[in-house]
Amino acid sequence: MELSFYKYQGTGNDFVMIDDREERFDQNDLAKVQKLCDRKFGIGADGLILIRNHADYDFEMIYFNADGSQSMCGNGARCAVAFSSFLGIIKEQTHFLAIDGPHEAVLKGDQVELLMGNVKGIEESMGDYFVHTGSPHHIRFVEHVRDYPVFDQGKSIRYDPCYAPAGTNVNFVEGIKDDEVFVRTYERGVENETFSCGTGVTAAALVYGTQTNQNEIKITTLGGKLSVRFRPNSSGGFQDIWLIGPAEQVFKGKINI
Ligand SMILES: N[C@H](CCC[C@H](N)C(=O)O)C(=O)O
Repeated sequence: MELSFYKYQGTGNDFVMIDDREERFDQNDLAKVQKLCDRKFGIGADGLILIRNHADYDFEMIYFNADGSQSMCGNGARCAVAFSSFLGIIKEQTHFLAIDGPHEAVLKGDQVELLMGNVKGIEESMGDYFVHTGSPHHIRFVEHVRDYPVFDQGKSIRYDPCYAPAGTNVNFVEGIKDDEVFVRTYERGVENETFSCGTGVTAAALVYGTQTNQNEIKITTLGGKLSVRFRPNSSGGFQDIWLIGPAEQVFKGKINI
């Protein structure tokens, strides 16, 4: 079967995007998802996103990590907004559905501003921090993060028994200024470091901003720059959390699969 697809990237986190409003893609065929995301035998991507119609929202995004597992993907959601605008499904504003619930987003040129779900709070974990921002994130502060052994240390924490069986994503964060950090991420479901992780930089920004008393954090990742602004709530959690950054269509293609 010939499949048309588009390739998008959001700060180096890259995705196969499929307009599946006719619901022809079998979302239970995880081997197909894995093949399409395979960087040697398929298109190659950190994840795959289906755009589908939904009675109550402008669209629904169904996200798969490269291994076929599902979770909320912040960079993928930003790319889904840009793709839906390209398809003519939306204009600049949207209200769409993802696995963790409804989201609003605003498209401003090549930047997408995404409203994340509320966050219950920050937990202590293994001497570090844990925050769930639609997907689970372990946050460790380190020095010289550019030289840090992200793959080995990230994999070890991701598979630590304390996170079994679901596991977690792992973010290594270096403070640059009170309102600026550098973040590198080992991603569950990709089982490797990715060039950026939207839900991950959101988690890092919430922890760091709480420590430095800032509610707007600039984030540099290997793949580019993002920013996160948020409001603490009265019960130790966070709301009005906006993840802002670029989303780009890189190419389109057809593949027989
Ligand atoms: N790997 C993550 C999902 C994708 C997160 C990341 N790509 C993002 O931009 O949020 C997980 O399994 O929880």
